[in-house]
Amino acid sequence: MGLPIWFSLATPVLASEHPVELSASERAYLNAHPGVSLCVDPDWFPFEAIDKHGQHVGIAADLIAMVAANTGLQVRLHPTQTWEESLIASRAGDCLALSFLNQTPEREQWLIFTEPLLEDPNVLITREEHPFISDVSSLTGKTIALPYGTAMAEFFARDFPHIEIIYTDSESEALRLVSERKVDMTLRSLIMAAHTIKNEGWFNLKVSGQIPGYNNRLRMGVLKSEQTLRDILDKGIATLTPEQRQQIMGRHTAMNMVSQVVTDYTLVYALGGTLTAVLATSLFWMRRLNGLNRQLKILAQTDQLTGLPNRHALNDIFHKELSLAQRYRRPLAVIMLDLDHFKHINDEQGHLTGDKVLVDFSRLLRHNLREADSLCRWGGEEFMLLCPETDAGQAQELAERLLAAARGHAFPGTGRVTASAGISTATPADSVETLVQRADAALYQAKAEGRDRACLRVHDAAA
Ligand SMILES: Nc1nc2c(ncn2[C@@H]2O[C@H](COP(=O)(O)OP(=O)(O)OP(=O)(O)O)[C@@H](O)[C@H]2O)c(=O)[nH]1
Repeated sequence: MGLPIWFSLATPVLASEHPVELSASERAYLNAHPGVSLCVDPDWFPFEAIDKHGQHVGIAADLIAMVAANTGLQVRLHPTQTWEESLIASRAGDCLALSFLNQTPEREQWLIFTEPLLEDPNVLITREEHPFISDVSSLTGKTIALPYGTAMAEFFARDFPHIEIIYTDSESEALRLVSERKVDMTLRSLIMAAHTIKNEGWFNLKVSGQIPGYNNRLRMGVLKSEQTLRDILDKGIATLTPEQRQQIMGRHTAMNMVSQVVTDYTLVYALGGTLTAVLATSLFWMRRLNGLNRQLKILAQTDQLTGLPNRHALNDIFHKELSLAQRYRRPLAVIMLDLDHFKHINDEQGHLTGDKVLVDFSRLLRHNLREADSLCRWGGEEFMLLCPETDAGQAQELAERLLAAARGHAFPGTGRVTASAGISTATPADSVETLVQRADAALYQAKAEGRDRACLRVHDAAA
């Protein structure tokens, strides 16, 4: 465990729009506690995490910072390595509050809870070929992976003793076990599932069902002795509007779309009763789940910031286009684009301006493409363009046009921004990897030659 770190509450979204009225005893509490120690889950992004600078980040961090701004509370992060360690620190009284957790009988032994900061449903995740699950009690003999020490693991062990639980150290480990056929399923929030599937590329997974009542109601937990602190937090939480919650979730995930789907989805349970209703429910349920899986796939393959397909999404198209080009001996070009000195923009104008430049640049690229071209955000400030039926000369022309569009565009907040491009064209011997490697090498050359230019590598000198 490291030293406690104070974290900043001064981000734009935290403007204190709803300062709360505190009682005299609550004000006295704040004066007596100039830094309320907070334990968090260091590895649960996008809900929350501790980043490499030791800052509490994610949805919970923003929500709590907003509550703090509205109440005048000062929060001091008590850093830990794992969630388990945070629970132990909380039990030992080393931190007065826990950030973002479900209320469970076990936790009620030493904690009292605030109203929820956020509500979020859990869904059963299986591999693609698994049938939809309408009744969990029919799953005797199946295995489920659940992260150790979580409320859902506690509830599941109590409610479904006939299903074997394989405990894992982390959320992503649970999904990995499902993807690798080591267990049958796991139970996760849809948002977390989308986030991890996207990051890890586990596209053989799907949402197979939902257990009624298994929603995360994510609250703050406060030591039983700190009733006044809980009351202050509740006053702050009451000021959070649905729009502010959406805004915060939207910053870390594509939650807007999901929360809407999930709200509808719970209607499934309002049906039922007679056999006919049950049958109708199953059909409705399967359609709903299919819809959810489509949403999950879209979420997992879309870059949140720019709305472009991400690297995983392009990968499938890439393999298909390359094999078509090779089979029919048609030209295929790849253009890798990278903003120049983007780090300076972030450092000098701030991350938000950097984000706006990325969004603007992605729009410029989109507007200058042909329909058959596929564009994706490759990562960071890099974009990848796949151009079927395009030879080296045409690709060079297109890249020059894109760079000129960036050069001539007034980016809000920063003015002139340039980009560099690396181009490669497919040969019969290429794999996706070698084609990308050459585009990458060409991009490196464009940077080395002074940036704001496009360089071409038709094939390796060694090939
Ligand atoms: N604002 C913002 N910045 C990002 C994002 N993804 C990556 N970055 C930043 O992009 C910067 C890339 O910096 P470098 O790799 O040094 O590249 P550069 O400054 O563009 O320099 P050259 O490529 O050599 O011209 C880093 O500071 C990253 O933090 C994002 O989504 N938003």
